[in-house]
Amino acid sequence: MTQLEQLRAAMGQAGVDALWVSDPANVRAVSGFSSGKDGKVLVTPEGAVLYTDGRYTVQAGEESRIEQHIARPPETYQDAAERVRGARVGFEAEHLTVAGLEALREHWGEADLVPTRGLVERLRLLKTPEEVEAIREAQALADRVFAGVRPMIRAGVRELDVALELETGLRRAGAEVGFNVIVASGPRGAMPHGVASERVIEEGDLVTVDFGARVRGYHSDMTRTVAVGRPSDEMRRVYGAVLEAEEAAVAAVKPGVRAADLDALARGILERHGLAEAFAHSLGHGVGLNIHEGPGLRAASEDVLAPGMVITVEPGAYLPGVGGVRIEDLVLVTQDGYEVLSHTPREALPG
Ligand SMILES: CSCC[C@H](N)C(=O)N1CCC[C@H]1C(=O)N[C@@H](C)C(=O)O
Repeated sequence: MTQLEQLRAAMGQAGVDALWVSDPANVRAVSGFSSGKDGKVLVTPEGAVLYTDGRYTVQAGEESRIEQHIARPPETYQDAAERVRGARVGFEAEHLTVAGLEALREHWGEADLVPTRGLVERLRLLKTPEEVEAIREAQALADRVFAGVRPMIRAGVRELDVALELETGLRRAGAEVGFNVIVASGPRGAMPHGVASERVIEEGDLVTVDFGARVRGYHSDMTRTVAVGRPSDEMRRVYGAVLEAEEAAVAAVKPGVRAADLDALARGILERHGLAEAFAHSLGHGVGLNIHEGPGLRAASEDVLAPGMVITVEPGAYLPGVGGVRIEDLVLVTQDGYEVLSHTPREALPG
């Protein structure tokens, strides 16, 4: 079944004849058009149309796998209205703005508008070989860039300068920067999303570096926590606990495992080390056109791992006022287990 056929099957199950796709990553997934934020897609039983404007005529012609209609609102809605007359049309309840819904109501008086959730996202859970290849390339490039930057993570260097080197390295290698680079040293390590600041790295710090590349729209994601000199005994203990949780969770990845159980496995290990409260986020997430997508590796998740999923495994422990540790690998779920796509060695703390 092609991806569009799978989407139509999902639309059928959701009770809609057509689907108005407005989320940028979903627009890209369905059409191939890389400026998803400047486009919308209408999927009908007969076809699928990408709507974008005159700035993208050439780009849409080159990239889109589906018919293109170059127009701006209100012409966009008027053209689509002809195609959805009398139909039950799904819209993406999690993504369409209130103004966007009002515009649909105004122009599609003869259609029945139905909220839907996750129809395209569910298809994106399983990556095609081409998608896996893009993610693999992005991670390989990130590994190479990290190896070049690793020696500069030392006392006297600003977090911002480490981030800048990583960003420049990614750009020079032909990738985009996947998200704001996290470089959180010393006490700043207690912030899971501590993007690089002007803080100067000090002797004895642990430094959490979390960054990713984007290649052909697909992300990589990896975190290493690096010791500068000899960290305190407390932080060395925390590092050991997080490493144990990460290695155990990666080793447990295989098809059929519930994402919630994987999260519980890592959380249980950290709990045994007295760090349950310190693990302030989920174990991981899917990675693809978005840095965060399904499956969610968290307690409330109903996702079950399946071959073709690309996930992160990233337990962490954060002690406010003291510091933090996170270790993250990017993992492909295979037919019989897993393949770790991130090849940067996990750090061994100095003795
Ligand atoms: C701003 S993108 C951050 C990428 C990073 N590797 C990441 O996903 N992190 C960093 C710490 C927590 C984790 C995260 O944000 N997890 C989300 C899915 C959550 O809600 O737990």
